[in-house]
Amino acid sequence: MSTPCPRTRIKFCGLTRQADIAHAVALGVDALGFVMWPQSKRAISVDTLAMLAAEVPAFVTRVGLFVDADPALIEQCAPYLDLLQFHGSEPPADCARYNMAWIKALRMRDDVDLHREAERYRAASALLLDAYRPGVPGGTGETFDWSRIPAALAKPVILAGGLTPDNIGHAIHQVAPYAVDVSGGIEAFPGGKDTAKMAAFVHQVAAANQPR
Ligand SMILES: O=C(O)c1ccccc1NCC(=O)[C@H](O)[C@H](O)COP(=O)(O)O
Repeated sequence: MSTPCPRTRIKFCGLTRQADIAHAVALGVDALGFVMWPQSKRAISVDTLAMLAAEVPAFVTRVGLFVDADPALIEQCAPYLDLLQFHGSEPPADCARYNMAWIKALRMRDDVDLHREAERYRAASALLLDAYRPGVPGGTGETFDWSRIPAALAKPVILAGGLTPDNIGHAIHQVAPYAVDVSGGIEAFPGGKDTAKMAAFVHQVAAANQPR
């Protein structure tokens, strides 16, 4: 029996509504991201996180997104999360202090050294590579030059930044990431996911995972 092609895992990010969670779960999405950075148009409160997290069934990962957050906020959110995602300048020790699995977002500045960062954040479960826009820690809706990603990094790569149903197939064929992460590309408006775009994105990932 031939070895099955590895399946690209999918994270939908910036969830704010129960209906969007139900649709994502029905589509088989692997992880759901909740933005806890107050300046984001997709930000939710801890109370909303608690409510939304209760809607997420087993085997779907609940990811909390933080940007140089007060540890008290992370401690408040932790009971409702399975994974922490750090988008600021958090040193590894600060990421690891919560005794939870975590991933580190690396924004693709021109001078980023991915091998050095992968070594620095070697305790992370994965590295999320995202577009870089000064002053905007995430959710830019912009892609970056995927050819800048080394063929082999010391950590699983989650590709993010400007992904859409129209470009995700090309991204998977070019990068072969462990997982992909999308927010703006499946939205009708910030924080409001579009069911047709969500379904199209998942369909295009599945198509890209088919043997060629
Ligand atoms: O989504 C946000 O508004 C956001 C704000 C601050 C930090 C992180 C944020 N999102 C984190 C993500 O993982 C996004 O999915 C990722 O940046 C890709 O966003 P997009 O380019 O809109 O697909």
